[in-house]
Amino acid sequence: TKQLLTLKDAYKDYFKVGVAVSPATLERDGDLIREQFNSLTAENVMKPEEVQPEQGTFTFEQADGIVDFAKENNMTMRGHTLAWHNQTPDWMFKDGDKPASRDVALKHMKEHMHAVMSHFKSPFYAWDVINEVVADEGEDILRESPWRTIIGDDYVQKAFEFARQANPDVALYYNDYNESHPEKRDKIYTMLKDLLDKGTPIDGMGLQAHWGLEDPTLDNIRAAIEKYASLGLTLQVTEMDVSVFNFGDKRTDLTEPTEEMMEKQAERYEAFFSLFREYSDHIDSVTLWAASDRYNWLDDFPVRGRKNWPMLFDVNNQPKESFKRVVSFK
Ligand SMILES: Oc1ccccc1CN[C@@H]1C=C[C@@H](O)[C@H](O)[C@H]1O
Repeated sequence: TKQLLTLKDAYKDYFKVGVAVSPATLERDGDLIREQFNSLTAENVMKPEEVQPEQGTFTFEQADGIVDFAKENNMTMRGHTLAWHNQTPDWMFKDGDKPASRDVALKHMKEHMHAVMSHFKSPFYAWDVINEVVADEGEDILRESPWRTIIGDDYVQKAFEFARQANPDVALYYNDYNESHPEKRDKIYTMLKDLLDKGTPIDGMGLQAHWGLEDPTLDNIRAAIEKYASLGLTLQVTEMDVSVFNFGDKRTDLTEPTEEMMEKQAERYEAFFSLFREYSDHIDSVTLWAASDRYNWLDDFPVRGRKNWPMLFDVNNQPKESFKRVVSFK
């Protein structure tokens, strides 16, 4: 059979192809990861609670292992994530045992960013400065979060200013999910435009791309890419997976995906990467949120313990039809 190109080779003229990893998946799936990808993201171990669980206590060891793997295999890294309302330790919102004031919360955010960004320099090309600040529902653009409540609505602008001060040489990204749904897309756009009009140092928009077999439509993805790119931002697809279950489908009866699911998924991946190639002037990297179906976060979300099969390689790290469609293009 015709030898299939690897992801990184097939896309070397278009964009970097990355994968989210943990120390465990590097241990287990390292061969597949070094063969197929040229960019890494730490799925969890660079999140605020993982790197500074207590104020002044920095636990970088697990993340350093991922950075070492990247350096040993000539790979680049995107950092995830400097600020977020999830997986963030409570002390950041406190002043001792009292609630933090605006200034104390800003100090905690700034010090965290400076500590993390001075520890992780090479081979980072981008950082998610802040994750998921836009509300999914309601009139407000910003979701409720401790950062917003304590600091106020300018906390997003402050986050990017702190990050730029900490490292002027890395691309600063805003990252969000449901980014292609028109309503949320327009809120994200409005927020980014407002920040850019105020001179906020933002370089890129991260489309998490937690997509499915039906949603979002290709038209909505195209519209989102065009809308974000129209701000002069570079785009990255940051957390891509294609769930075999629609978001509201909580079925738990399957022990393996149906053939119909796998064919539909292959069609979707083929169409998504065709669109990415079309917009490759605007897209700097495409990162998959796991290496293979052996493990991915959707095995526990939105239904805990329910197996999913969202990736390009199967539970035995073998290429799926989805992979073949992605690397076989003219
Ligand atoms: O798709 C969603 C739906 C609701 C809330 C969050 C998300 C996505 N949230 C992402 C997913 C997994 C985490 O590991 C990432 O850090 C996070 O950015």
